[in-house]
Amino acid sequence: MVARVAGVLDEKLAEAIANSKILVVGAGGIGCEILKNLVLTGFPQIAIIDLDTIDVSNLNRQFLFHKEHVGKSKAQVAKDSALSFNPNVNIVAHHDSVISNDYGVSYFKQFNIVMNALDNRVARNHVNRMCLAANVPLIETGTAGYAGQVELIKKGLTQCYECQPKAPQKSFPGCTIRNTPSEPIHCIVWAKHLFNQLFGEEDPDQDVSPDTADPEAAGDAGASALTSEGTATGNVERKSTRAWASDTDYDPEKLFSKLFGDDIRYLLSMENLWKKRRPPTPLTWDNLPGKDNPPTQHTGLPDQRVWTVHECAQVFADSCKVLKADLKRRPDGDHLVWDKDEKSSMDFVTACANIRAHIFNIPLKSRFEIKSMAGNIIPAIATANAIVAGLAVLRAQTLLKGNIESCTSVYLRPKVNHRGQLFVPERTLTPPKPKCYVCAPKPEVALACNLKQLTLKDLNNVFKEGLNMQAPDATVEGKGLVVLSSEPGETDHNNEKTLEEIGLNDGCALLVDDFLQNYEVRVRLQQEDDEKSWRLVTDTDTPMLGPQEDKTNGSNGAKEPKPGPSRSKEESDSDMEIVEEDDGGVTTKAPKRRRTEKSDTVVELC
Ligand SMILES: Nc1ncnc2c1ncn2[C@@H]1O[C@H](COP(=O)(O)OP(=O)(O)OP(=O)(O)O)[C@@H](O)[C@H]1O
Ligand SMILES: [Zn+2]
Repeated sequence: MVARVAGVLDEKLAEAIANSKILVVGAGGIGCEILKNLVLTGFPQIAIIDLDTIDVSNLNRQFLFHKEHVGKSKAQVAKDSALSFNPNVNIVAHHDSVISNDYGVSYFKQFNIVMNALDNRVARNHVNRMCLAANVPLIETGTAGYAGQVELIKKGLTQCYECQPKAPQKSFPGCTIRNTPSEPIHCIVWAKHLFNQLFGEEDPDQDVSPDTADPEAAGDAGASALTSEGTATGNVERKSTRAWASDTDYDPEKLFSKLFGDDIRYLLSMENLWKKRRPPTPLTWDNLPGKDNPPTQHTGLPDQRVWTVHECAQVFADSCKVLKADLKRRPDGDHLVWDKDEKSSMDFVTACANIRAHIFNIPLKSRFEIKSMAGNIIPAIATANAIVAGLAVLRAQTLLKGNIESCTSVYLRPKVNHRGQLFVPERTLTPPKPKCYVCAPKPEVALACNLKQLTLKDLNNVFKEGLNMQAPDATVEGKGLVVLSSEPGETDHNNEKTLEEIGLNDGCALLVDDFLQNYEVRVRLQQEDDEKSWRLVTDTDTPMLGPQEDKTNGSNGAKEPKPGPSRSKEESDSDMEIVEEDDGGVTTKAPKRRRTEKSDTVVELC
């Protein structure tokens, strides 16, 4: 097959391919397809990096993997399978994260082209910066359901991955999640947070107990609860949920009574909350709806049947038992990581979300539906991945032929448009945004914050969450004074001090750099007395980046105001914002287009 393709390609291209070296980042849905295409086209030198192992759920579309490979390294198995198509290719497989010191600028420089087949912004941002630093062209790919896109990123010639603000992540106020859920997704987010509080990485921003600071409850927060049964038993005290659960040895009945009985009674005592809302109904373990009635007949798949509340409680008890045992098997201080494909984790979230939904009079959902919402899944479509991977490799060939100007972005549409097009190419390359805080010649950004309140620890978060840095170092411009060091321990003693206390004031500029990413940005401090958190302002016409509060699923996506029409992950991509021209090409006016991106659900603090 390879020989035949070699005969088809013109000589110049065949020679360029023969001398090329390609890096593929990600060996998932698109990565497997790209690797297969490269190997069959005769690309002789390929490196592939993927940090993950093969899951059963990958097998339906990641066709380089089979049942016997489950649990094995994606990169390694992808290499072995691809070699079976063409043993003459030199493939180097790395079972590793691309965000590692091992893959620095000099590593990237050895490649003619880097091809991204990733599923999260953190890694995409990182590879974007590495390719800019190494001045290597990057072909960025993505699909969302039936839609997809392929885009060339080349320093100085095109926009970079971070030139355009991303679609905002769907966010909910923390008090909605903790006190007044009104949609299934609120209960699902709460259940995922509960999982982390009990078994995962504890995060104070993921508190699941009633939020007494809810501004809506102002004044009456829990006043009458002080005399309630819950407080009498000590169950609603401000004690870590994990510590309390551990004291009860994760007794499901006690956990249930606190979470779905005492805490709900406490919420009821915040009377202001229920003046215009239907109040929740606390549950008791021994008297659960559905106990005496068998589940209704259901003809679909088991996962598509909605469980009764009684069944949910049983699943809650069973999954708690398994998760507790899993946690206990780990070394002290270690924790579980929520995974939609792990049975007990998914059972736990389904059961808890539905029990809470019942309490708040919200429709219950099937395990299947909750999995889709909790995992933020837009179904991955094998054919969309295959098409995008095919387009990506065609773009790689165009690049190797030296026709970089022809490497415009291509969009795969979910449906043919009125001109009968399924693939819509841009007419020209999209130039870099002059004030991009990543690819501008001298990147600069303003940090609006209250210097009297923002601590050094917060500043570190600003750089990591807002500027997508991995290991930031900051010095005061003109003074060279080190304010923040990525070296463990070096500036930790100042962590709790405010920026004002460490001598930073309005108008001061910091030079912030990330050695790993070869990236430096000048950050101007801007005092704002009313600012409770922080905002990064990139330039006058660019939206501001603010803090994010949830970092699940590896997506970092700083929370951004809507640049234009934006949709949540749950919404369809079928109306991608592409301005089509009469000649069949497209132009996109920043920031009209949305990248196909897996995003996460974010919870905002009240
Ligand atoms: N930092 C990283 N370094 C290397 N590989 C990464 C990194 N982040 C993500 N990946 C890989 O990128 C691939 C993306 O593929 P894909 O979108 O098909 O996701 P998946 O995890 O295989 O499937 P799904 O999320 O739909 O279950 C995954 O194999 C994932 O392991
Ligand atoms: Zn840029």
